Amino acid sequence: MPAVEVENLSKSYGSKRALSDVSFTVEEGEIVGVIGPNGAGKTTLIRILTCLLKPDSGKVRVFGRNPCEARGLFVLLPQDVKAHFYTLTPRDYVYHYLRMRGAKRAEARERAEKAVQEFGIDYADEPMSMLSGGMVRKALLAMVLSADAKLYFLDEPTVGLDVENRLKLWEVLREKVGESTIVLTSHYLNEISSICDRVLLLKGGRVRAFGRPEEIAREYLSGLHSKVVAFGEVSLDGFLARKAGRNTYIYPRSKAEEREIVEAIKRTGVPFKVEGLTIEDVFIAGGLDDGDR
Ligand SMILES: Nc1ncnc2c1ncn2[C@@H]1O[C@H](COP(=O)(O)OP(=O)(O)OP(=O)(O)O)[C@@H](O)[C@H]1O
Repeated sequence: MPAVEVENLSKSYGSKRALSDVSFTVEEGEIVGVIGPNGAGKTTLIRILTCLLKPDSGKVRVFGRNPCEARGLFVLLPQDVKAHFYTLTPRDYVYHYLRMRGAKRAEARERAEKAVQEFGIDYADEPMSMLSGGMVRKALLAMVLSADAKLYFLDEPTVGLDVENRLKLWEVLREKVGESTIVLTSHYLNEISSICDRVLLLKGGRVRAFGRPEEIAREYLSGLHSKVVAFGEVSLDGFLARKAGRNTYIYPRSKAEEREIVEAIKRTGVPFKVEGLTIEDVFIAGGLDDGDR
């Protein structure tokens, strides 16, 4: 039985369409990443899957049940989770969370210790009020992931985490997967694709692609050869180019085009480098920005 089944799911807020005809399944034991730009519908989807929001139409099943009936089987890290009890410490948070979930005192103490160790929380006994936003976020993640649930929904788990802690989180998630199923949302497209078995690309409330990251990249970027990143403004006629802050990304369609682009940029004196394509380029160059797929 799939862990999550979604068929033709739609949801609007008043006249605003947040999700349109979304369908996908998550098999038990896999990590699925829901990715997409701001306003794509990621949080709306997670809220529906976790019984916080009712869909307008469509079928949603979590382990074969309505999400509200499956509440005991999953845990959620919401996007806007906060630590409200400022005098409690990270260790207290994990401990009381486990106690609320039915663990006995000794077991909760032991698992809380394991959770703080696993995440390298060396501030486990300091009150939450003394911690930075990222430190609190990491403590709450450790709390949620200590649950030993069959299914985890993590909405933007990496928000506020520095690169080292993001990598730590990916490591912890990869260890959990197999016995647990994980559905997470993130803006870090490249990182998410490196840990997820499959990704769901959402844009404007619609599924633009669903599958293994490398297959999606191959399908959507099949006409492109590589990416030339110019560290400055460069305008070259006849090539697929996108501005990215101060940089310009130029997408050659062949090795010959790449050589042509490199020669042209050398003449401008702007520094540059040639890179391989990543799933991020699906959004930047692969036709998902035009809203017509
Ligand atoms: N409570 C609400 N009332 C009205 N519109 C809403 C509400 N919540 C979300 N929306 C709209 O629904 C769409 C999808 O929002 P959602 O929060 O699901 O996107 P998201 O992909 O999670 O975005 P982000 O990456 O910015 O968190 C957006 O256009 C948003 O403006």
